[in-house]
Amino acid sequence: MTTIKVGVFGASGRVGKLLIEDLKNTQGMGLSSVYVRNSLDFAIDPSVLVTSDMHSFIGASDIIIDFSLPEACEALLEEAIKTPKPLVIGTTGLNTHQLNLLKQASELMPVLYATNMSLGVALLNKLVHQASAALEGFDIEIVEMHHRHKKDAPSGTALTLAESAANGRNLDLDKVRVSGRDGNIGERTKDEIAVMALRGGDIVGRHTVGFYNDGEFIELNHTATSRNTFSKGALRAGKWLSDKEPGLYSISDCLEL
Ligand SMILES: NC(=O)C1=CN([C@@H]2O[C@H](COP(=O)(O)OP(=O)(O)OC[C@H]3O[C@@H](n4cnc5c(N)ncnc54)[C@H](O)[C@@H]3O)[C@@H](O)[C@H]2O)C=CC1
Ligand SMILES: O=C(O)C1=N[C@H](C(=O)O)C[C@H](O)C1
Repeated sequence: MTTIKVGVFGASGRVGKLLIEDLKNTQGMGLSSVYVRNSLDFAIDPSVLVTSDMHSFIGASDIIIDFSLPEACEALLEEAIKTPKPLVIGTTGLNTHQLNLLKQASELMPVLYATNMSLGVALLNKLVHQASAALEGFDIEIVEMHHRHKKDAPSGTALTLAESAANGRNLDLDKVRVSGRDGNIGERTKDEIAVMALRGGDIVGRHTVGFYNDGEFIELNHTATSRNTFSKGALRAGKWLSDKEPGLYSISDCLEL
């Protein structure tokens, strides 16, 4: 069996470090290169290319997995457009330009973009879509909770869940999303979908989508209790993506949900 050579982008980060550890025990995949801006603060097998040259980093791998920051992901996408390779992108908080770049890249190489690599959240998105359509008239409110180090808000997952909820009602999320309430703002409007962010401690990730009506409410919740859920999910996605044609894929495609 051939081993898929994996390049890790964001290697010294919380998820990047786990990817490197998990790769040691993943059949059919091996770490081939890591991109660093300065130097790595941990030991790594000497066979792995550790480089600050993006071109060499991409060239040394069969697939690239990215968990970094939006501006770093942008630089990766720009380079990958010159040297196409299958890309698994987990970075959240991408702006419109960066999302367009991602779409452009997916015309040249297979790209799997997922704001959450867990099986549970992939299913949750399906359930939210279904509930949103079925529970006509229920108010939709989303709350996400993450660790104190998280930089983007609301989380990418919460925004994807909000998209699923809006799509279930044929609403344009940009027109109905509310991201905070303060002061004398008046009563809640019928279609608004609120997405609220809480930050504290070491919470790995918790998302609750509530559907509230007079006399009853339903709350759908997913809680990640280990960050390995994301690293292992990204490796599963990478293995699946490695032989695909160029295109933009979702985690649901990979999980056949
Ligand atoms: N899709 C998913 O399932 C998940 C996505 N995430 C997202 O992944 C991203 C990373 O999360 P964490 O590992 O917690 O963050 P982190 O802050 O621990 O790691 C970020 C990494 O990016 C690197 N980096 C920063 N700026 C860079 C630049 N200009 N060039 C190259 N590398 C650069 C840092 O050196 C570090 O290795 C975030 O956007 C987060 O929201 C996190 C967990 C799960
Ligand atoms: O930054 C994190 O930690 C996480 N980010 C992702 C997001 O923004 O949705 C996924 C997960 O919730 C953890």
